[in-house]
Amino acid sequence: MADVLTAQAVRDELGGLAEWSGDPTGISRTVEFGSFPAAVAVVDRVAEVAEELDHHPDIDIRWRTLTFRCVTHSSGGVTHRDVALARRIDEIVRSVR
Ligand SMILES: C[C@H](O)[C@H](O)[C@H]1CNC2=NC(N)=NC(=O)C2=N1
Repeated sequence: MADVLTAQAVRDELGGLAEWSGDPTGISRTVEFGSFPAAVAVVDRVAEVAEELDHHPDIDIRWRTLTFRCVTHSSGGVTHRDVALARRIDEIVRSVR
């Protein structure tokens, strides 16, 4: 099981994840797309990455706005796996904007 990052370590990692906020209980990013289908297409691409990493974000879909929350459920907090997933989500968001 991956180690939960300390509050300071999460703050340090968030320094490199400008769009994300959070603490050792979870990190999240909200992003609005041009339409509901565009948002769902992003969810589909994130699903592929999540399967590849075997690590899955919590995703809230509200019309064309998505909120991604990354936390390692089995560890009970944020781990390096969540930081890696957040970076991959950012890559996907960048690629569609
Ligand atoms: C068996 C498999 O590795 C686990 O169920 C994985 C799948 N994806 C996961 N994703 C997240 N975010 N937390 C987990 O604990 C987790 N567990």
